[in-house]
Amino acid sequence: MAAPILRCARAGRCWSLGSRPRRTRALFAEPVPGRVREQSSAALQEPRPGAHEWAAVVGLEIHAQISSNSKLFSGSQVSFLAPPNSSVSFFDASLPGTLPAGYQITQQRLPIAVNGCLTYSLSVGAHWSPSATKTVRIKQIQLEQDSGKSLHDDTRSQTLIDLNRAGVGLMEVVMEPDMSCGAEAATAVRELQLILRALGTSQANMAEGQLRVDANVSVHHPGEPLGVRTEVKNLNSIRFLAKAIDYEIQRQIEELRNGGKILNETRAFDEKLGCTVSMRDKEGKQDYRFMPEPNLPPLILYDAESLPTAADPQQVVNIDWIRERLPELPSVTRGRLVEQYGILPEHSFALLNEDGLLEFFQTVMKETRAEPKKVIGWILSTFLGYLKQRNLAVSESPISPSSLAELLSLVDSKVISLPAAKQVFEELWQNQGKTTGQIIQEKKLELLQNQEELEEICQAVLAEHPQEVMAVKKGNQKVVNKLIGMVRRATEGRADPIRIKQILEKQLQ
Ligand SMILES: Nc1ncnc2c1ncn2[C@@H]1O[C@H](COP(=O)(O)OP(=O)(O)OP(=O)(O)O)[C@@H](O)[C@H]1O
Ligand SMILES: [Mg+2]
Ligand SMILES: [Mg+2]
Repeated sequence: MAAPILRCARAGRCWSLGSRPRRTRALFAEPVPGRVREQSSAALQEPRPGAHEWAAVVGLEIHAQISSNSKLFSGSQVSFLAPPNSSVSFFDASLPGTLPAGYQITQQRLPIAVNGCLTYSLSVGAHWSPSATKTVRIKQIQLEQDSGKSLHDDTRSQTLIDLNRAGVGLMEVVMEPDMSCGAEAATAVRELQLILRALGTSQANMAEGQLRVDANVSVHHPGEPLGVRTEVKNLNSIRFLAKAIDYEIQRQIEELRNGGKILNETRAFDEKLGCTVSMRDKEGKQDYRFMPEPNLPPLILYDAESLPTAADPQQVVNIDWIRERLPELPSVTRGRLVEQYGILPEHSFALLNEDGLLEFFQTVMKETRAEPKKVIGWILSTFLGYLKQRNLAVSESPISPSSLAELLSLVDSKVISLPAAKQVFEELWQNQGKTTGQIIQEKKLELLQNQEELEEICQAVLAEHPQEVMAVKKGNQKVVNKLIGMVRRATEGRADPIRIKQILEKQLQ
């Protein structure tokens, strides 16, 4: 499988100042254009009378920055935090002599991989179900160079160019138009992000521009050809991706209902207003004048059968060799979690969906005596709830996995009660530096262990409440709970309710 890399000449598309309309908000220069035949949809512009139903179609193009210390064809460093234009070699800037190159190198015509698919699972409400597993086809994955970035300074009417990213290696993942709403696209991108991270091929951090998504959206009446698509460029958060798509679907439906037309245009998502805005139209076929790059040798991928006998293993790409060494992918990790810990499938999704949560859970599991089901409950409701409420990442948690593990062990061995554990958790969160042991001691949270002492307290409560005792003896079992409550109050919540119940039942016989 030979994949010579092509050069894409981009007439009139270099980063000349002011080449972009002023209202453009996207900071990224445009990626290399590909070709997909648009279906003619003149008929779709006027909805049939009585046709009220609409179907939405979403196809994504995803640009993931390849994990590498250097650019694709130069030794310049790749660093997100580097000051503007500090990671640019003469080659990246196409110096000496001229303006930036005006073309990007891409495998657009002979991509590194074709005809793949990605499986992802949607949760239905709060629950996961196997029927909500969907597949999106991947048309191709091509390697290409990233381009520079222009920053518009509206106050000074200036556009500044930063070439740090020019020449950084990207993989463009082109998906077929198989999705139908923002939630599906968001889940698919999240799954891809997890896969890229597991493979180590991209850090895929959207906030740092290592994963950017272009969302192609169209609407049509079911049973009719697909509608004209618009393309919302450079979405850099999963939440905005879902919002932009759902907004765009509604906008298109309204436009068509009002007798309007959908233009084949590029749009940007305005994060503050929560809507998409037009950037430029793509109407009319552009001739990108693709041409082979004569300076680049073909990239040849082999499998065990095609590998020439004399090949130097260091010099060739052997797919079978790579396949055998693939790390555990997210779907396999989830299956393993369900099997190993007996947790629900939706819990395994929740663990992987929050960065760092799986590692946190696994550390707690290693260090605690508590059962996995108890641990997962604490992690997904209490722990995650605290983080979300305070908008914190797992890595910013003031409670370490070891302290949580210790706390849950104490509940498990009935040293403290569940409500007391919640109190300790709150204290640990607020007063960093205090240990679980200190908090339990200071607040006198340890459960009363002494059987005789507990029996005496229960006896005293029964003696003080003859009416309740009579009621129970007449068969009113509900009153037992009332008595348990009384004993708990008498012990300031330091008695295990199950143990109280056992003692009371014995004494009431
Ligand atoms: N009718 C449609 N509705 C929604 N999405 C569509 C439709 N037709 C095609 N698409 C999606 O549009 C995308 C086309 O991507 P591709 O890279 O092939 O071309 P491009 O958008 O013209 O080029 P560029 O790379 O410059 O953005 C694919 O993700 C495809 O699934
Ligand atoms: Mg594309
Ligand atoms: Mg596109």
